[in-house]
Amino acid sequence: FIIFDILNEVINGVNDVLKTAKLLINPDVLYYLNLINTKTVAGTVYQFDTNAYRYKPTDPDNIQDFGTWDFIICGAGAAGPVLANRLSEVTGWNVLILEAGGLPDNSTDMPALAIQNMVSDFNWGFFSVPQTKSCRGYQESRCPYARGRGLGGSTLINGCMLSRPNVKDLDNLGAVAPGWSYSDMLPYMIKSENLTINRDDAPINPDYHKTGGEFPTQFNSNNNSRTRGFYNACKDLGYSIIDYNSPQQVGCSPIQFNIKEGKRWDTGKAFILSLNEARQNLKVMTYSYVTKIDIDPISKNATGVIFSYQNQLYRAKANLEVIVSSGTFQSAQLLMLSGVGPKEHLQDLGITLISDLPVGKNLRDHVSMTILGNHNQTDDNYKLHQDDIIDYINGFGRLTSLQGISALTWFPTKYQTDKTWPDIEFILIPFILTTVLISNAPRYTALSLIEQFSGAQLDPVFLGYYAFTLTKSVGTVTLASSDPYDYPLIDPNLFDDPMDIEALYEGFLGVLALLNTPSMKAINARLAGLQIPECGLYDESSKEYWLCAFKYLGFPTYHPVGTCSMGLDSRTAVVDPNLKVYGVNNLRVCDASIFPFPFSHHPMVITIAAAEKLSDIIKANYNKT
Ligand SMILES: Cc1cc2nc3c(=O)[nH]c(=O)nc-3n(C[C@H](O)[C@H](O)[C@H](O)COP(=O)(O)OP(=O)(O)OC[C@H]3O[C@@H](n4cnc5c(N)ncnc54)[C@H](O)[C@@H]3O)c2cc1C
Repeated sequence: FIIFDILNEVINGVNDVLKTAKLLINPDVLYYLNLINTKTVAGTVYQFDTNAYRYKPTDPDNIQDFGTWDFIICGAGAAGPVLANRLSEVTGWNVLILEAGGLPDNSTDMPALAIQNMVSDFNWGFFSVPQTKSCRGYQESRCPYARGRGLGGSTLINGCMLSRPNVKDLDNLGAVAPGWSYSDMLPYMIKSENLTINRDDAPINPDYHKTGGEFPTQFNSNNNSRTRGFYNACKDLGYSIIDYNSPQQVGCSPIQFNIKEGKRWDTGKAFILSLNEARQNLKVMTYSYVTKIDIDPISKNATGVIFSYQNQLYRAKANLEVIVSSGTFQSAQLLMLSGVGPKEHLQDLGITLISDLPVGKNLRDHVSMTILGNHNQTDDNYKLHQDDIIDYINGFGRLTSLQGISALTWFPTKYQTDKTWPDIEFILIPFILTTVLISNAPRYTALSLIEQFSGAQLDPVFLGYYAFTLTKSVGTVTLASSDPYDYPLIDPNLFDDPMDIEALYEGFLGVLALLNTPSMKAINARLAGLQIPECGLYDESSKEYWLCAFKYLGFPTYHPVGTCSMGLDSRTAVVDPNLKVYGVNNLRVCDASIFPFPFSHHPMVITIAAAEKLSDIIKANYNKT
């Protein structure tokens, strides 16, 4: 019935559009209609990989020479392309970047297709090991863990939401890793920015933005009865409309996105594909899966990497350094496969130990929950219209954001003593374009959201997504085996710290307060029943019901950090504040895995900033500018 529903949904919408499109015979409109249709239908039948066997070499004993490079970067996500760009500014250096996935395309460009691309080869398709305290409403109690694959990494499928950590987040980081405080990192968070103010009411503090960089900032352009109601509801509750990318972060705002003229501007495109002049000293290899870092067991020097390209193994040698930027799960995996990790775990798997470090031991993430609401406005609904495509071609409208996400609020729970440091984020999703696919992608069980999302199409609906960010629960990433083509084992261990679920409930109360304001009441906004049979024991309005609901439908926010933490003590940290791996020479890690704890905001900007900072550190090390 899922396929039937999704086809119906697409066909209903597409039929409306086709009628007029035929008249117009606008090839661009027809192209995008076909693209949306094809990707949506493909998403309903897509089977996630359960391993990386697609990269297995035909002959594992045949390793060909891939030359010598000054720097080898493993992975092109949020961090890798920035490093590739900045290091190859030095004309005397040869830089090789290896990425397991392919190039961005017209589908990744369209922010609204992120859900479709999450059920495609652009997602590695990780799922956690079965959980008991969370994710029980997902098949086999495995949390979905989307991770982007391709030049741009997770920035190819993410929500494009630009948000910088709070002053407090980074000052705490600076306390454990000197040089990483807010004032140290602010210039790096701004360095690549190119701000366009595309709304008259855009809240912008000009002291914290700039123009002219590689990475765009634009505001969401959607406006409908729900977003207007939402801003008014914020005012009802006394919140200001703020520029949350300045130090003032409690309040509401239209969302700031890394989109340019309505299109996603992923890091692959921004920092590599958009280079004005081809850099002869930068070699970009896609579909290239790194299986091991070569580390001499005596000298402990990283000397290069082995990677698989088109089922053939290659060895690339590094003159100066190897930088691992494969993301929070796979950087940890690659280090462990190469002998860098917890001694006992590596010994159990027969991997020769190079450096005994707590790799993978500190997996951290935000926790999220989705609510469904009803209202009485009919100015926007879940169907795709011809106007949507035309708006998209013109650079604005509903297809320029994931599920139409438009507006958000950040606020502190009662557990935050510093009231300028929010720990809850609520995002308004004012309409739903892919009702069934959104529940298919993370593999909810049939008993939970699939039926309810399908049923909800009958009424005007909106979604609310909220997250508790300053979590304390600690999970792990370990190896399933010493085979580089097996996926790592991911255990987010959400809600292990009981305060995390209590704080998520406080967030829920804050969301209810918004819904109960006169402005939201004016559009008859209300929580739609969220029936979870397994929680039927409790009254739906009780706290017990919601704590049970969180255990079923709460999920990790796809903001994992911490598996290769930065710090001053190698008993608890994997890299030092210059991102050098303890106990190994010429090896650094640079991606979201280095942050030892979750920040109150999203991780993409600070990961890009980390790569900017490391590029400067490396240039200074070698006296280059
Ligand atoms: C669905 C989703 C929504 C999100 N929404 C937002 C948002 O709106 N705002 C925000 O700030 N953050 C968001 N994030 C998080 C953000 O995208 C990530 O934190 C950020 O991209 C992390 O960057 P990274 O460099 O650590 O890893 P990634 O961006 O994940 O990149 C790692 C790269 O390494 C490659 N790789 C992995 N292993 C190998 C190997 N062995 N060999 C070669 N290549 C390899 C991968 O294919 C990938 O391209 C979201 C993430 C997801 C998945």
